[in-house]
Amino acid sequence: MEKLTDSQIEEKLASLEGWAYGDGYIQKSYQFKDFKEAFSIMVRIAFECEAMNHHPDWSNVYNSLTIQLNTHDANGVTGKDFELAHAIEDIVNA
Ligand SMILES: C[C@H](O)[C@H](O)[C@H]1CNC2=NC(N)=NC(=O)C2=N1
Repeated sequence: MEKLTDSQIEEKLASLEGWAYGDGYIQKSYQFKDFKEAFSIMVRIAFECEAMNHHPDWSNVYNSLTIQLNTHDANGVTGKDFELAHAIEDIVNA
């Protein structure tokens, strides 16, 4: 998939609440009630990533989850990262 330009990225970010662009990734941090809630969301996200064959750089500390998305093959952010970001939002907000 084609690497998006900075202005294409900014345009697409308009429909993703709390997501920002930096360091070559689109990224967002989430806070949950506790570790159990964070990790159960991570499991749901992981299944979606497998289904899409697209995977996040992420880190979890207790109840917090930071997710960074880019496309290794394209060496930048692509439409696939936005597709996954929207899927993550749907899971978190379900
Ligand atoms: C071989 C396999 O298709 C690739 O490594 C996939 C898997 N998951 C991926 N995830 C992400 N974020 N970027 C990729 O380029 C990518 N490629």
